[in-house]
Order: sequence, then structure tokens, then C-alpha cells
Amino acid sequence: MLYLLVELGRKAGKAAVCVIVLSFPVACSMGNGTSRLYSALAKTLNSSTASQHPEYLVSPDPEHLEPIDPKELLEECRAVLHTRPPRFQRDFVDLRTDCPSSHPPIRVMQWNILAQALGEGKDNFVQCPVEALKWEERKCLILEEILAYQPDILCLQEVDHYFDTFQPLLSRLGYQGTFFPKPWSPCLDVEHNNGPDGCALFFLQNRFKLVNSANIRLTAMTLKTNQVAIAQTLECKESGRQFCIAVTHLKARTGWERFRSAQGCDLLQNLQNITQGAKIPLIVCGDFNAEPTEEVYKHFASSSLNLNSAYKLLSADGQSEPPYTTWKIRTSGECRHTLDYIWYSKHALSVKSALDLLTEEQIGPNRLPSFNYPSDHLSLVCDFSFNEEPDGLL
Ligand SMILES: NC(=O)C1=CN([C@@H]2O[C@H](COP(=O)(O)OP(=O)(O)OC[C@H]3O[C@@H](n4cnc5c(N)ncnc54)[C@H](OP(=O)(O)O)[C@@H]3O)[C@@H](O)[C@H]2O)C=CC1
Ligand SMILES: [Mg+2]
Repeated sequence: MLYLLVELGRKAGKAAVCVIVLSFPVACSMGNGTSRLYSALAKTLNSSTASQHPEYLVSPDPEHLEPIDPKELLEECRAVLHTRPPRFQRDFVDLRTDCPSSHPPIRVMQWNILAQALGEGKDNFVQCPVEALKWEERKCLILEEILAYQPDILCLQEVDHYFDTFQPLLSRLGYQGTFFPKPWSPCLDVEHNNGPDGCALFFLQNRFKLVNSANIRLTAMTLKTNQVAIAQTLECKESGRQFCIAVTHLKARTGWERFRSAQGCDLLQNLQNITQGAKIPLIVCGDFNAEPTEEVYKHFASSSLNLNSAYKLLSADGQSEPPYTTWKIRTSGECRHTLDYIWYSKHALSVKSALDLLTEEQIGPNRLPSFNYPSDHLSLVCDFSFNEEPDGLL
């Protein structure tokens, strides 16, 4: 029964060694030595502006091409999780039925999955039992969530198990992945860390062709920062239409609002260039670490890229963001915020449906993460379709 996950562990070990030697020697002990070693290597991987080098286009290791049946993997995850309470029921809300489309929708998932090292070593989720954070089980909860919604495109933040878990497994489920670590990931300060955390972007290879990929180290007021983004131009194999998908994770914490705003401006500028001045439709997923009242949110809402935030469409007036996308209890108290967004070109794309959020009752009094849910952030999932007749400008 546990064949796939056990096999994954075995093969991942092998794959991790291979990757470590070739490009990414950080998945070892923590401390300043590791951070310095990582920094030197990070410099070869990063660039302050969008770079478009083929080495960023990850070619799947042939060893991992043997496909996995998603149902079988889901069953294995459920077997590992048999002592845990069942996962929460969330439904898709139909948002627009009056836009017939001849092609299947594009399902996009945005999720800050919570870095294992940060969850165990930095975040201080005081109401979350340590057993709920055990990686061997938590990874199954994360996979279960992905397998339940089967996104065509997956945008993740706080990924610190790319090479040993997500890349090998998701590639066998048909995804092509790209990972861009933070230059100075706080994970590296945690004992027994698994390497730096970063953003990861996966898309289904049978649906899309990669046209262009850029790893972006964000700047703030011309200074290089510790935050990153990945932006890829994809072509739909069914329709031949191109669009750009981006994932980011902006600087956290209060007091850094202007910094986030500057990072947002830099990302928007990069996206202007990549979309050739909004000619290519765009979807931007991210943990912006900013409430809708913040300047960075306003920059995105008023950008000449003509973006709308998809989850606003779940509100009665279509104008309000959800009340929360993250909810946790730290030593400082309860933290309930709306920080995660899926922005999209509002003239070129339509949101056909969106996955509703967990209710307060489902989240429970100890909030997140928990035995039921693996991250302090909720996943956001939307189905997009291209507008058949784009109404004027994108
Ligand atoms: N080795 C070195 O020389 C250097 C190391 N560093 C490390 O990088 C860190 C800063 O990195 P940076 O990327 O700017 O960090 P951020 O402020 O962006 O936060 C990093 C992570 O911490 C989480 N977080 C947010 N609020 C809290 C909180 N109150 N308590 C605990 N965790 C929280 C965030 O999660 P979420 O987004 O979910 O809120 C995020 O994933 C430093 O703390 C240091 O550890 C930095 C520079 C140099
Ligand atoms: Mg976090």
C-alpha cells in the first residue's frame, strides 16, 4: 500500500544527492557555514532582474518520468493519515455561467504550504501540537490537498522540500516544476533544516508548453532583497493561446509596508516587460503579506496591467476580499489576515469558479496549522477561461 511513498523516499534520496552535487548543495546541517555556502551558490542562480536562461527550465529526470496514478497516491496519503481527522469539505462556487468556452478551464492553485523548518523552528504556532507538524504526515496532507483539486498550475510559497518531495512526485503526476529559493532563507537558521525555502511553480505538461521562464530576485528602491518571484509564459496546447503565470512571496511582518510596496512595484515592472506591456494575459499568485488596505495591494489593483483579484468575486458585491486567508495563534496572540491573492487580467480572462474558504468552525479554536490542515495559509483555487472576444485592452 505504501509503495509509492516509500519508493519516493528512496528515489528522492538519490535524486537529492544528484541535485546537491550538480546545483544545490545546501540540504545539510544548519548554521552560518551553510548559509555562506548557500549564498555563494545563490549568487550564481539569482539575478536582480528577470533572467531568461535555459538552465532555469527544469528538465525532468528520466528516472522520475514513470507516471503515478493520482488515485493510488491519494490512497497512500490517506493510509498514512488514517489516525487523523478527515479533511475538510470545501466547495467550488460558480461565478460566471454566461461565458461559454470551447476549451477546458485552467485551474490555478495558490498556496503558502508552510516551510517545514519555519513551522517547527520559527513560527511559534503555540496552539498547534508538535505532532501535527511531523513532516511524514504533513506532506501527505499537502499532497492530499493538491490531489483533491488537481490544479493545472500550482503556485507555492515556503517550499523547503522541493528536490526530495514535490519535484520528484509532481513530475511523475505529469507536472513540470521550477523552484527559486530565497537568497537568505530563514529556514537555514533552523537546526536540521532541509535547505532554503522558496517559490515553486508547477504546470501540467500535457496542457501547456513552456515558452519563457524568468526567475526574479525582487528589488526595493533599487536594492536587492531576500524575496523572489517566478514568471513563466505558457502556451495552452488546446487553444494555442499564451498567458503569463507568476508566483511570489513578499516580505513579511508589520513595519515593512513600504518595502513590500517597492517589491510589488518591481514585480509589476518585470511583469510589464514579460507581458509586452499587457499584451499577454497574466495571472499572478502570491502570499503578498499585505492586507487589502496596504499600498502594494493598491498598486496591483490600479496597475496598467488591468488586474482584478479573483477571490473578491466570492463576495456578495464582488468588491470585497475574503475576511481571511491565514489564521494562526502565536505567542503575540491571534493573527487573522487576508494576505494571499490570485490576480488576473480582467479583460482577457474570466473566473468561472473559485474554491470557497474554510469556515471559522472548520478551522477550529486552535486555528492553523492543525491535525486537519497542514499550513497556516489556506489554498486558493480558481478556474479560469479565456474570454473569446477580449473586450478591448487586456
Ligand atoms: N544568514 C544570514 O546572514 C542572513 C539570514 N537572514 C535570515 O532571513 C530572515 C529574514 O528573512 P526574510 O525573508 O526577510 O523574512 P520575512 O520577514 O519575509 O519572513 C520570513 C518568514 O517568516 C514568517 N513569519 C512572518 N511573521 C512571523 C512571525 N511573527 N514569527 C515567525 N515567523 C514569521 C513568514 O511567513 P508568512 O509569509 O507566512 O507570514 C515568512 O515565511 C532573518 O530572520 C534571518 O533568519 C537574513 C539575512 C542574512
Ligand atoms: Mg509563513
